[in-house]
Amino acid sequence: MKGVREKVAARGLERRFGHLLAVAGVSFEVYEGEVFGLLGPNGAGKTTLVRMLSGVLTPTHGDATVDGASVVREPEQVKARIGYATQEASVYPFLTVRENLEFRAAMYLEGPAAREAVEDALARFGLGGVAGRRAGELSGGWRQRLSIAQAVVHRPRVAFLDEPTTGLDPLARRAVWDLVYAEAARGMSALVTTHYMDEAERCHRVGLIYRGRLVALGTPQALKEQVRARYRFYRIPAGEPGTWRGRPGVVDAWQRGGQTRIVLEPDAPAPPEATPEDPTMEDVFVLKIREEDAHALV
Ligand SMILES: Nc1ncnc2c1ncn2[C@@H]1O[C@H](COP(=O)(O)OP(=O)(O)OP(=O)(O)O)[C@@H](O)[C@H]1O
Repeated sequence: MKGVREKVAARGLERRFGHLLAVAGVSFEVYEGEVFGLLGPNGAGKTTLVRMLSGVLTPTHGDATVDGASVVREPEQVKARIGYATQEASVYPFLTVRENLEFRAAMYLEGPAAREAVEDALARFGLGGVAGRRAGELSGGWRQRLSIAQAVVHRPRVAFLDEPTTGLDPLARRAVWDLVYAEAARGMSALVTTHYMDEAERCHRVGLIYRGRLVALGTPQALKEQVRARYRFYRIPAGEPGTWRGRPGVVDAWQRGGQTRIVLEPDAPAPPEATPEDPTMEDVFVLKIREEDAHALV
């Protein structure tokens, strides 16, 4: 269950690369046992933010505490306390599953404690049956399972998982989420980056990052309520989205399975053939980004 203690507290985190402001003053918390989703389009700044929170990239401004340690003043402490599964494969293909886990456990633990951690991770992640297989022979889903097992083999209280399900089929993705929730149930806090809208729905809370700024933050339900308060959503049995776009009061229109989905301004009259619908996380994503772009043009 979600606790109340902050395990991650970012305060005005900023990172510049030359003239590029990759992360622009981001503040938020992740609580004990919480699964926090960081959502955003390509290049939004998710990985840069996670790298700062992991103590591997120094912020150009601001600070964050992660399991009590400051990423600016105590980055080594942060690295020792967290689990981090990067986007790049951190699994060694020529080592077996067990050897990969042993290698990672040895970075944090010694002797019997390391051996125990490896056995425990094999069991928790259902990897016992493939312990002797070379990691390079595993399917994508199993390799990702190993990658997460490695990241949390030392039982950190905070884990950063950067796009853990990219490229996996729906069943493998579901398995990864079950494992993340099993760790969270033991009290671990997880910050998970994703592009997938259905995955955002699985998180306790979601932060939407765009052009380096946190443009929305809340439970999936609360974010959907925010857009419901500002727009209206309809489905039209047939039709061509292009004929709706640009009409007065129409915010957006797109094709969906032979039907047209339209988003209207609150005071625009609904067409007679339209059926009201609930907003989705995709609506949140598209509309929040559209609002940001509109502000940027002003
Ligand atoms: N080391 C670096 N030097 C220069 N620019 C960088 C560096 N790392 C990231 N950037 C830039 O910072 C911006 C944010 O990149 P980042 O990788 O954090 O985005 P992202 O949201 O993780 O994207 P994706 O979803 O594609 O992984 C991009 O414009 C990227 O080109």
